[in-house]
Amino acid sequence: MSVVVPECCDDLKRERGRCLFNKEELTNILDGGPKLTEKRRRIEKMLINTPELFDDVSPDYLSHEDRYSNELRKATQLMTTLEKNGFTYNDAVTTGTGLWLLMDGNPLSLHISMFLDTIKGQSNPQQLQEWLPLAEKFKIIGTYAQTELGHGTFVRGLETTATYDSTTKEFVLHSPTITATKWWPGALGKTSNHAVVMAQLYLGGKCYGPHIFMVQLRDLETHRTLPGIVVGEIGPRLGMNSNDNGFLQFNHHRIPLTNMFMKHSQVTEDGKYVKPLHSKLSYGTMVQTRVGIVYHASRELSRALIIAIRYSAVRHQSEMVPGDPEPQILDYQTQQYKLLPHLASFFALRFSARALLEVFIGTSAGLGSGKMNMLPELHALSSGLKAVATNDAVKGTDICRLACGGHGYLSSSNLPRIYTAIAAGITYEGENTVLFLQVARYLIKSFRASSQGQTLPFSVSYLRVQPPSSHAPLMSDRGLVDALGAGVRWMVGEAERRLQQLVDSGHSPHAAWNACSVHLVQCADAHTRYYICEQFVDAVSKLGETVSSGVHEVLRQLCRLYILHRVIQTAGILLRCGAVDGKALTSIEEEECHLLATLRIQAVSIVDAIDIKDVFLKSTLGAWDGNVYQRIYEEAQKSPLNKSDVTQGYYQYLRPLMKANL
Ligand SMILES: CCCCCCC/C=C/C(=O)SCCNC(=O)CCNC(=O)[C@H](O)C(C)(C)COP(=O)(O)OP(=O)(O)OC[C@H]1O[C@@H](n2cnc3c(N)ncnc32)[C@H](O)[C@@H]1OP(=O)(O)O
Ligand SMILES: Cc1cc2nc3c(=O)[nH]c(=O)nc-3n(C[C@H](O)[C@H](O)[C@H](O)COP(=O)(O)OP(=O)(O)OC[C@H]3O[C@@H](n4cnc5c(N)ncnc54)[C@H](O)[C@@H]3O)c2cc1C
Repeated sequence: MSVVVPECCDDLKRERGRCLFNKEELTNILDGGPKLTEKRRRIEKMLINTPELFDDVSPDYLSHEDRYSNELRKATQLMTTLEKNGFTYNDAVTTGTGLWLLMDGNPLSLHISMFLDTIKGQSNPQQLQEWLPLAEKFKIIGTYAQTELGHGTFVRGLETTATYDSTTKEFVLHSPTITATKWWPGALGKTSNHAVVMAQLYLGGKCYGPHIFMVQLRDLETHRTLPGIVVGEIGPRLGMNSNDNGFLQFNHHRIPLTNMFMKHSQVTEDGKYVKPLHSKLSYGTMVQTRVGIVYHASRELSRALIIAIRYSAVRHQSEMVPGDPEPQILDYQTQQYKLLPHLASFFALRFSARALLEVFIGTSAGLGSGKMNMLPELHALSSGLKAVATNDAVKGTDICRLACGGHGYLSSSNLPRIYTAIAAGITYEGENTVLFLQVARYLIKSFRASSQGQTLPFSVSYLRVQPPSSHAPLMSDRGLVDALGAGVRWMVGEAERRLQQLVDSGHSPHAAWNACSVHLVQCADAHTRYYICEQFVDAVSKLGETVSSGVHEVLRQLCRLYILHRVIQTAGILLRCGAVDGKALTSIEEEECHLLATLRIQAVSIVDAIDIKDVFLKSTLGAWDGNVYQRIYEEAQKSPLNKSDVTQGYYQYLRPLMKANL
């Protein structure tokens, strides 16, 4: 059968011809500088030249077991390729490239992230010396085993016990109930031979709360499970099915005293407990992973945006003016409204991720010299940003799918896989509502501290009871961000008032908290978005001095769109607190529509500048050349159902049905 393939590339050629800025310069900004762009491209080139890293057959057509083995094959190949070429796996993670090749749940990802990070962040010098080289060289392979069947969020509620036996100088690990079964850890089922395990520490009959232990699970030669341990895979999930998320039970399993991570708290040979400087230092790996997730979410969103925006420039549908040629769907204002605010979000998240990383690095350096005072702020910022980034990436990716109509639902568009991968991020590493409530706790504490005349840390300083009045004109970027800040201050003040009122009327503080928790989550979300707006405005204004005017203009427009969109989303609050009036909102709405039309002109060039190659996009809809229909058609030919004209199912089921006398 011959297929007529419409030539689509002209659309993208025309779009690219309208570019008024230096794409390479924007790429460099997104990467964090020309050197990092160059490094990323070197890694990409090396990966592209390694054919074993690519799939001959879509994983969709593989069995559950083959999917896992295939991904493990690619994961191990990736690690050896990086090593041989003088790169680290961290290079592949920080540039995104590694994650995109192993797109459906890499069975080594927990090893190279949370397992290694725990060793680095929670070990004393002897432990570091013993475990780090083994883990870095993959002589031991591990995961992070915290969540149990009965408890994920409430870490203090974990049931796995680690009881010290001073006679043998060992801990006895035990899962006393079915709900104590470790459940979910990535790569736990079949890949890992070790795990860092969060368990309740018991000394002399007293519980000291959750602590982390290094536990060997499998024999290093035979890979068989060790006595006293039951381990397996938990079965199919919504997505990421090539990872072997697992379960784990202990039956009075013994490990040496030296296998408790002892950087922050210690147990002496005679069973004495030495307290850490801060009670939550053992949660450090989670904080670090949340910082990484903000980057990860922004990267996944960017892949979805490249696909949807290129496709929207190639796809023609309907008539805008009766009788005229069918327009590119990107010309519809509603399509621009679906996609461009999310494009602005991607930039906002990228700049905020960078700012958060700096806070993380600063706080970690402080911890090294015993300074704990920045920890609460880091916890609040990383929790809030992880929650907003994953919520927005999931929403944005789904909008991208919807914006591609029926073809967005095709697995070959890659949008479903991007969606399911990032959707997990709402739940893992702290469920988002729970993280927002942690942020809210920090906001209320800060607000109360300010009422008592205390100075507030930088990210919440705008909440002080007597803020300086804004001098920026309302309609400037700064003026609108100040208005958003005034909105958050009003919301937090209102939450505090309601909490106090409930307590004054006889409710316990905890009951009052629960009764206000919907509003408190909204405060946390609004606060985090205010922080993101601030970071975006600051980043663009700082770049203004160093970049060309074309690039600066594009960034300025994206930043403006992000702020206008946020003001419109928050209109109710801003009207209630008097930060804006109806007239201002009307002009903001009009400006947003105008800006959509302006940004539309260069939208394809902007996503081109994100610079993700086709082999990493893995999408029939988003490829550089825009040859969408040919690609969709060719992918469909690979379906096993198309191997024969008449399938077995016909003889087995359909024919008997047709022959039956019903
Ligand atoms: C590239 C990406 C790859 C990613 C792969 C990811 C794979 C997924 C892995 C996982 O999912 S691992 C499991 C992750 N699990 C969680 O994240 C659990 C979430 N729960 C928690 O973090 C905690 O239980 C909690 C919700 C924070 C509560 O903890 P806890 O019950 O111990 O707290 P409280 O006793 O109530 O005290 C609250 C008090 O403590 C402060 N705090 C809490 N956490 C931290 C922290 N990490 N750092 C600093 N401070 C912390 C909190 O602010 C409160 O302070 P005060 O208000 O009392 O001053
Ligand atoms: C794909 C994937 C990979 C994972 N990988 C790992 C891993 O490698 N290692 C690991 O240890 N774990 C892992 N997890 C587990 C993950 O960390 C937990 O699922 C997560 O922390 C949420 O806990 P939970 O499932 O117990 O949900 P729950 O805490 O039971 O949450 C259920 C609902 O209750 C609400 N809720 C809970 N507590 C509160 C509260 N205090 N206030 C208000 N609402 C509340 C939540 O908002 C949510 O709506 C993974 C999970 C997934 C989905």
